[in-house]
Amino acid sequence: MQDFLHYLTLPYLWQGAVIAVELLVGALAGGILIGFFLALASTSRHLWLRLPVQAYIYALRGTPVLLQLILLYNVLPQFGLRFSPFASAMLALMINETAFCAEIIRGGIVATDRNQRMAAQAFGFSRLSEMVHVVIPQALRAILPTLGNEAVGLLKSTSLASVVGVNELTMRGQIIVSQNFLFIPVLVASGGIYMIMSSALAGGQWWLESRFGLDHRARRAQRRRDRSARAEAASPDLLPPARAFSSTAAVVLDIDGLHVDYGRKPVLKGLSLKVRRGEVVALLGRSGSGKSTLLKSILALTPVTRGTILVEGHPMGQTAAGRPLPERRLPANRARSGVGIVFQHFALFDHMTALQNCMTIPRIVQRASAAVARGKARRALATVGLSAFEASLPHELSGGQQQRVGIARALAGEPQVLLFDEPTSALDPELVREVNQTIRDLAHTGITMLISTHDIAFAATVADRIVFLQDGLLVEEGPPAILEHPRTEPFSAFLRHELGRPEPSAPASTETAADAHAFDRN
Ligand SMILES: Nc1ncnc2c1ncn2[C@@H]1O[C@H](COP(=O)(O)OP(=O)(O)OP(=O)(O)O)[C@@H](O)[C@H]1O
Repeated sequence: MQDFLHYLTLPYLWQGAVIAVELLVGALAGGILIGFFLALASTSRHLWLRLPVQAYIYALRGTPVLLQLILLYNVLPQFGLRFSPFASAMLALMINETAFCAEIIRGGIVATDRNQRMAAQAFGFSRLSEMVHVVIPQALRAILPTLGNEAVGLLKSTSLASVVGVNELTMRGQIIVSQNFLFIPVLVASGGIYMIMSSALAGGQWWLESRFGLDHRARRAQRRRDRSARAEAASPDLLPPARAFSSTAAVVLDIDGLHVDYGRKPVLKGLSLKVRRGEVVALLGRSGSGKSTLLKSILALTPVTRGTILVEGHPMGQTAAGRPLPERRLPANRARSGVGIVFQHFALFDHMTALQNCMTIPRIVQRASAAVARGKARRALATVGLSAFEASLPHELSGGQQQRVGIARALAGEPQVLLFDEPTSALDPELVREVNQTIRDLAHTGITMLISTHDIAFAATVADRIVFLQDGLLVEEGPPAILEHPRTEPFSAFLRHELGRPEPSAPASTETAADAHAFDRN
């Protein structure tokens, strides 16, 4: 025991441990940094970039690090590159790490929520902003446990550096043993030092995991909530004061001859639609009729095959000459459009509080100061009646509240046109009412809205105009009265289907009129 304690505290061994730590830190830092870019390249859409990177990762993961180390140490001098044993070992370990870190980081990026990424793109986040504010914070949560494991594995691999003569911990242990033959106390003491170092790594991993975990964020949010209880309540003065729609108002959204194909499948087939300032249009149609595709096209989230979309004369996803915009110019195009969107599955950024979610568009896209963005976000939250929840994380809110935060987030960007993609279809029936009421309240303020919905009773009470899509075409449109008197058989059949009514024995219009009177106008 005394021998063991003697060697456990021996400065000679601890100096070797410091060398191991230096190798670890250098190799891991380089591995993470280069691995990050390799991970981005390995998920690229460009084959010429993806393939060589994947081949590099495949080769490094498939060969022992010891072999790579010996190869590098002996091959580089033949090209005139002479490194010290320490630098060679660090380089070899780092090159090996780049492959493993790239795969770990790629796994984290792939695991990020697609809806949140789509929301960021829809709002006009640049690729960099999307990475920094949405992808990396989420990916970190997935990456950290595996990266912690990788760091411990790498610490042990530093002992391989002894084969090229680096005088690190394992080698120093062997040197002592070769002199005094006290195998057990020396090697157990070396093992103890490795364990102390890996325990420190595990502690660091635990700290980082809790730092970036949602529980920690929730606790921080709780503290902020306590402070914000004293903050002055914002007044909901973000919206136009009164209902402003008139049938002669200027056209804000002008869609002309829109064709959208997914591969070879045509989804929108020459759809035209004009929406006037202050108008509320409800989009109805069976599942698969193209409602969501239409809304995504308006935000240039889906490539348009033919046709044009103008928002206040601003072409979406196209140059002024009508050519598709290159992808790198789409974020600015979306940011300029003044179109806001509310998604079916909320797509709130789950690591941000309600207030932070609402600040994203003013702060990140419109580049307002933090104070201005906070003011807009607070007023938007007040508009949807959620001021008291500004410090709550999405997972601490009910589905209905989450969707109202989604609405507030869109409002904080002060949109010209607000799109709703089936805003209540992911909600339990008892939560639908509160969200519908919020949208109805907004409809009365004069904001221009295009709402895709399956809720006919809601459409009847919220919309100035009903638009019915079928199979990618606009089949029928008109005031809400057409819900009672559909003119076309497809619309009539759709209404019967949605209202769960039997096939008519009398003419279609008579039957549907009776149904319409029976709407539960919730
Ligand atoms: N990314 C995609 N790739 C291929 N096909 C797609 C894609 N997105 C949608 N589609 C197809 O396009 C058609 C229209 O889909 P869309 O989501 O626009 O319909 P929808 O009317 O919004 O339906 P729902 O009411 O169920 O949301 C469907 O046939 C769907 O399968």
